[in-house]
Amino acid sequence: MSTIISEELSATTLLRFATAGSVDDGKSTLVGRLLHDSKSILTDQLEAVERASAGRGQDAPDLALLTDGLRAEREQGITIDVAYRYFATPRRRFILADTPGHVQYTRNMVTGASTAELTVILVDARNGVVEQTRRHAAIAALLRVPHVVLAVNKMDLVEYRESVFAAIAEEFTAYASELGVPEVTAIPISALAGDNVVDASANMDWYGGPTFLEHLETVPVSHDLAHCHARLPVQYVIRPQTAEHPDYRGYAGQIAAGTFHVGEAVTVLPSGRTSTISGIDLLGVPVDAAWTTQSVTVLLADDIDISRGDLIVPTKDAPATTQDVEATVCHVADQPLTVGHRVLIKHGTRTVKAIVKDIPSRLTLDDLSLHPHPGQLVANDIGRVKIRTAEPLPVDSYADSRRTGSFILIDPADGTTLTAGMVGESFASPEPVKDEPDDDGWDF
Ligand SMILES: Nc1nc2c(ncn2[C@@H]2O[C@H](COP(=O)(O)OP(=O)(O)OP(=O)(O)O)[C@@H](O)[C@H]2O)c(=O)[nH]1
Repeated sequence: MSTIISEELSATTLLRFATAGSVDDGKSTLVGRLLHDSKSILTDQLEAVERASAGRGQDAPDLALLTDGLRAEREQGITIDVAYRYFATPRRRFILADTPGHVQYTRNMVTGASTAELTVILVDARNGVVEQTRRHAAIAALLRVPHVVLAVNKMDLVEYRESVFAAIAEEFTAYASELGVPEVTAIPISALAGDNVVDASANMDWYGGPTFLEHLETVPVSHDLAHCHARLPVQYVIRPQTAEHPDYRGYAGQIAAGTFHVGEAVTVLPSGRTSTISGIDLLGVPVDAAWTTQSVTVLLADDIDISRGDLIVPTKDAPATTQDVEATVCHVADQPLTVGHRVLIKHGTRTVKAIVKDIPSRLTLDDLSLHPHPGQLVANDIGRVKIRTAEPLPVDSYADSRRTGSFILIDPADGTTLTAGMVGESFASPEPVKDEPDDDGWDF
């Protein structure tokens, strides 16, 4: 099988998507309906739901119960509250990041959508586009989620009228395109009745588009593969030193972006040393090429010094390294982020000390206005930050590569995640200025 064909196949087998909606728009019902009608739930789960529904005197199974486990977790007050569900149809495998809809959960949507190829934004057909919908659209735009689905739910409560759907779809699409959302697919559904979720609705013959599941199964997800430069963050250096392979030295990790080929000239960052890929092992089998999300061991022609946390990149597409990172962040921790805050920045497999140098602005999602120099960011705030790192980092801009253009800030005291960041602009400094560090190692 040629590399191109197998890349396409691998790209179509898995879709990561996230859901967002206001309280009671019907997210749980939609997910339950999707799992039920696509026969993706286990029989014993369904029987449990049927028993529970019958126990409450309901005739039909209450599909929202299928996702009730998530609510229990939510009530325990877990900080970042995103539940991942895995399911599959014959055409595709899915990972769904299910995030709750309340205002205070912006951070959860950011967490869930940051790795998603597609975000489903639900609205109640009776209410149309509301403040929460606009926030969710803004977050999808910020995170550069390639595909947005507007699911106009509860169409049964507006007599399945086309005019209601068309007005909501038009208003949302106009707003989303102002934000720079590249693609919106609006689908009229009734999660409760099952219209257009898996099966086409007889109640809305005016709608000629795909059902919700058809869209999920067919939307192209090759975005990352096609557009990103190759990046391999090194997780382990493998040196078995057996009699059989005395010189074996491999660099193992999960490819974060793009494709690597045997014979390709590569650079190791931050050292800048160069070599050529002499072999790639995938699950112990030598291959000619490997791509995003595959866990591989790469062999190099030269014996150069590489350790965990280094980044292997094609020499022709090497990112600049910098100690000054400017980024858009979503603050997730309950303790605020302030100017002067000492943090750890985790980028790929590398973690280094850093200091928050400035917080130039905070973004208000409701009207997308910027507030200059807010002084601090509190939980769920989105803002711009300037960070100085103790060592040069090879960062991509998030616009070029969602994976290698993102990072998290960690509290050095207790290891909690403070902030999720997307590199907006990085200012390359080829000769990083490094003052002599103070004894405590926080002066850089
Ligand atoms: N008539 C009608 N009711 C619906 C539909 N979808 C959901 N509902 C009802 O709307 C209510 C809320 O649905 P949920 O699925 O629990 O909503 P949710 O968005 O998951 O709510 P949270 O988990 O609180 O965020 C329930 O009473 C559902 O039965 C629909 O398509 N039509």
